[in-house]
Amino acid sequence: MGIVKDDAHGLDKVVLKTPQGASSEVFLHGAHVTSFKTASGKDVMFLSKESVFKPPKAIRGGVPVCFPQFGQLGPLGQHGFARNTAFEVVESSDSSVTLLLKASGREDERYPHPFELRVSVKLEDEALTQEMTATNTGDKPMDFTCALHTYFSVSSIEKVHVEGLDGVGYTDSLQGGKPLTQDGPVVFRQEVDRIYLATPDTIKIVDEGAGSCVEITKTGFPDAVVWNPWIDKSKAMGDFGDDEYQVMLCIEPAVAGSGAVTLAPGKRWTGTQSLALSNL
Ligand SMILES: O=P(O)(O)OC[C@H]1O[C@@H](O)[C@H](O)[C@@H](O)[C@@H]1O
Repeated sequence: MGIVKDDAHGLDKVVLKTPQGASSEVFLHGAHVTSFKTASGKDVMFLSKESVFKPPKAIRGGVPVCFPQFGQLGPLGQHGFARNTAFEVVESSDSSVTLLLKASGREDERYPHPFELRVSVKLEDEALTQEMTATNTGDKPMDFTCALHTYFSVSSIEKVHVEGLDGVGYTDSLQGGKPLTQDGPVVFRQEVDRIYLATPDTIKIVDEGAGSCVEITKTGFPDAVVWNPWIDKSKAMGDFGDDEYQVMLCIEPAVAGSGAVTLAPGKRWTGTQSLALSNL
């Protein structure tokens, strides 16, 4: 199944490649994508230099899979337990992999639901697609919220803006969930932690400093979280460099502020995100 041990951390991962030279790494711990390098040589994802690769702690950067809870929107620990759990590889090729978490319902007494969570990753020369499918394998309805908590690498946070959210309502997590409406592009001059509700399915990160643009296309996820920890929160996070807020940005397709998904027994839910890089 193409599983190798990571030299630096000793954890299992799968390395994806395309014939033209794009590459991506996916750790079995959390079904966690930690890098996406395009064939044209650009590193799209941010991975903290301070990340701790010690399960069950989540990796800091790349794409943590938040499931079955986003943030604090429920009784579980922050962002649910999928990102802290080992997945198994069920299918792989040179440029794609599918990982599976079979939960018995005994992982956490606060979430007594058996489920299967499948995460697949497909690499192309200038694009990466992730699909997340949750199936309720129990006999009771199951509620969940979730996100593909994607950390993007940026040249310099003040040279970046986010397009596609103008006029969209959001709740500001830094003001106790106060409802507000976005006016113009999103820019970063201070800490930002917002849940944009029922957003368009295409959002763009325009990086004037790098002369590039990442287009995020999502399906199934109604919401999008936008986060940059800025100075104080960066210092407070033990697995994040004090200055790293300057070179990262999270845009997270999510089921969050618009309400949980309720899955009847035997039913399935799917969400996807595709990241495509282009020059400005
Ligand atoms: O430190 P964690 O658990 O990985 O969370 C990081 C951030 O994740 C974001 O999704 C949240 O909106 C933030 O509030 C949070 O700080």
